[in-house]
Amino acid sequence: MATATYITRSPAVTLSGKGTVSDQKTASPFKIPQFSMNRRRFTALFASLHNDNNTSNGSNKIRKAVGLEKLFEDSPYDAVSKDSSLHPRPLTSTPLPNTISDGPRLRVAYQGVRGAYSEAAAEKAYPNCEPVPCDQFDAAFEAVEKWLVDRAVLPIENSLGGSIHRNYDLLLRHNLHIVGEVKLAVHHCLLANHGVRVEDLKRVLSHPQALAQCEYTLTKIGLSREAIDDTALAAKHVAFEKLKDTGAVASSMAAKIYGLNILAENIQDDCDNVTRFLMLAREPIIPGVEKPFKTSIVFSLEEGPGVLFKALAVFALRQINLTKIESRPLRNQPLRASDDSNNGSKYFDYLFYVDFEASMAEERAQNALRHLKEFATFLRVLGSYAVDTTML
Ligand SMILES: O=C(O)C(=O)C[C@]1(C(=O)O)C=C[C@@H](O)C=C1
Repeated sequence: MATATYITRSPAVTLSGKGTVSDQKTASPFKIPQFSMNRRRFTALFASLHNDNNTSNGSNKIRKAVGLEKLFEDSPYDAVSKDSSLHPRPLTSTPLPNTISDGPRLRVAYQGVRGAYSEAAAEKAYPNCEPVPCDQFDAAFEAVEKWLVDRAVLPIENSLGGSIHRNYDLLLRHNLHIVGEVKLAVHHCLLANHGVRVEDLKRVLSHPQALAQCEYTLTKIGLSREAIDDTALAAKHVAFEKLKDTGAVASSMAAKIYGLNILAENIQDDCDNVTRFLMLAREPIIPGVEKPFKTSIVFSLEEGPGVLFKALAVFALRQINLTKIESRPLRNQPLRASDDSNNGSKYFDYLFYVDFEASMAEERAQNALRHLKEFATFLRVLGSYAVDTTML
């Protein structure tokens, strides 16, 4: 368990004083079934797809002329970036060690206090790690970027409540890579101080996602809801303030940690309540094909009829299954004027986040992204990582 560590967004970051650690290095060149590519080529390919907001019409024409089959030859596609020392250094796709050789345990940032579901997700993702609580999602991203921790594990979507939009936005704002996913079954409990009955409660505190996941049950009991940063913090607040008219929606672990009574178990609106978390690191992993992999990307498109259809077709044409699509406002350019200047209308401008079931080590995935790059105005690969199959 973490010590009294709590990372905040304020400049005064408080840490337990552990040193930084380095990631596992891999031998180069490496081989994976189906094709081989040395580290330089992989790095160039990944880097060129990792953050390309430079797609001009001129270079698109060159790309079309060159053809997709020249993927691994020197071509305008990867020539731009292959010798830059700024490229991310890929890690291995084999499971990462949970301790750094002879050193401290892997330090994993999560949002919340002890007993939050995110802490459980961090422990599931990296067994035997040292979970490091952060007050906000941004603080967890920053902690990884500043080498204060080794990884972050953050929620991205829930089967009942939907997407955690804040983390979609932060994925783009920060430069971390998705290196894995972990799914956690979330069983909410109604907690209160000892001696307090359900009838005594007037309101309930919890994380907005948790409140949304228990919407039906809480309405039935007739409790007013109040949002708080995380479920465990709600439990802590109820316990520390010795509240008699207020309960918390949180885990049984939070009840144990903060000495609360469990008034009701499994109060979520559906017994299949699963939250998917992303594992984030400073460097990407080298994608493999030895197990099911998934790739997450974000892109933007020109405005026009059928453009999104065309973008999604690059996957359909290659039999690549999409598992998620999410659109978010393009914040630095939220509105776009119509091409027809007489018309005077403006469109909302969007970013599209797509998860697809293929590894970046597969040629069909590389080709799909080459194809998409021809007409996307921006494209970034957020990560290619092993699918969490533990809940299938
Ligand atoms: O509040 C917590 O305990 C969290 O870990 C956050 C969070 C979320 O953001 O979705 C994680 C899992 C549950 O879906 C509810 C809340």
